[in-house]
Amino acid sequence: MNYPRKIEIKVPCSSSNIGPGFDVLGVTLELFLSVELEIKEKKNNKKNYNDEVVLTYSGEGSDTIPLKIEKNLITKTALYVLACNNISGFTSPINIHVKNPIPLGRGLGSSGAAVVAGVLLGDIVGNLGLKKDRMLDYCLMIEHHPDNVTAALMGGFIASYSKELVQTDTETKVIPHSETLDENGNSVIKEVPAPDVPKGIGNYIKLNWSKDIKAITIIPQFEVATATARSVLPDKYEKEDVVFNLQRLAVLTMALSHSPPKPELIYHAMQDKIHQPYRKHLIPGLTEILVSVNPSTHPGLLGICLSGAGPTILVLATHNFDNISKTITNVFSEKGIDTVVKLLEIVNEGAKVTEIH
Ligand SMILES: Nc1ncnc2c1ncn2[C@@H]1O[C@H](COP(=O)(O)OP(=O)(O)OP(=O)(O)O)[C@@H](O)[C@H]1O
Ligand SMILES: N[C@@H](CCO)C(=O)O
Repeated sequence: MNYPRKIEIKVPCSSSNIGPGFDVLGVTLELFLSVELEIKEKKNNKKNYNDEVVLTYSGEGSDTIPLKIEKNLITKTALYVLACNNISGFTSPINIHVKNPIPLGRGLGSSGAAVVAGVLLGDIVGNLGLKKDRMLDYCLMIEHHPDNVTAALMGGFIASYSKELVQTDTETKVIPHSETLDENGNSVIKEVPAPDVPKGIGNYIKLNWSKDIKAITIIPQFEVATATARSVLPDKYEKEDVVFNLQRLAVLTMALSHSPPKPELIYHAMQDKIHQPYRKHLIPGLTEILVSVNPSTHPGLLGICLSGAGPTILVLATHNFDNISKTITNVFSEKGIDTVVKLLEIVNEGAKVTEIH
């Protein structure tokens, strides 16, 4: 083996839910978290090399993301994966540079991408040879809803469910949990006890996505922590609302594969009664935005919804991108909210590791 070993981990961002598919659907978009590794040769036989890990970071969140390896979501996840495999920490000196273009807390799967990158990092450092299906189990111990992590790991348009965990599954080893609120309502990464990682937690199926359908993301310049956006959801739902979503979800999964896509079918199939109505007060303008564009007012538009837990708006469209975006950015702007618009292609490949020679 030649040292230093240079490796890049690349993980796509993702938009989840796609309207009615709350915690079920995810799609990967062409914005990639990159983690560059420079693994150096071991000089002596230390128990671990955690004191010789140099973590640097650039891009979104560079002023807030912690650089201590026990606190940073990527390295902390890697340490968890290593611990689960009875490895006490980093196995050699390493420089880790994170380049992150995925905005944090916006509904574009930044935490899912970070968790996936952390699991891949743990796998590389521990030389564990984990298969992607097994990696998904580790991801789901940390991020309990499968939609973002499954998309980020496997790529493309994907539906997933996770096996229900029993209490003993979460009882002995220390795991980082990506969605916890502190007493001030801030999102924190909190350690909760957990045991060996059960097998087969993550289950998924890749779905077809019509090549005609593009994603416009309208990204407001404020954050909504997923933990906050989940805390406003009810514990129980009315039967009519559940049926409403199930009907649309089943139709949507097939409707998005058709070429040419049928705007009226998709538009109505992207309506939701399970999460968006409860999140409206967290996102000023959401109610107006969801009714401000439709296939009749804006030809080319197929459907509109909250991306993940928000506040980003996801529009699926075939053309007329500027006109659709302008209507939505105007509503935000009337509320004093700046936005960034990105027209993103769907990517079919998930997280990838490349050895750089
Ligand atoms: N590249 C990263 N490195 C370290 N921590 C990260 C990184 N990306 C995200 N995080 C952590 O995840 C938090 C954001 O996660 P959160 O689940 O609230 O939103 P999101 O994942 O961007 O949106 P959504 O889950 O709705 O798609 C950040 O505040 C930070 O703590
Ligand atoms: N399905 C999740 C996605 C956010 O990570 C939610 O809407 O809360």
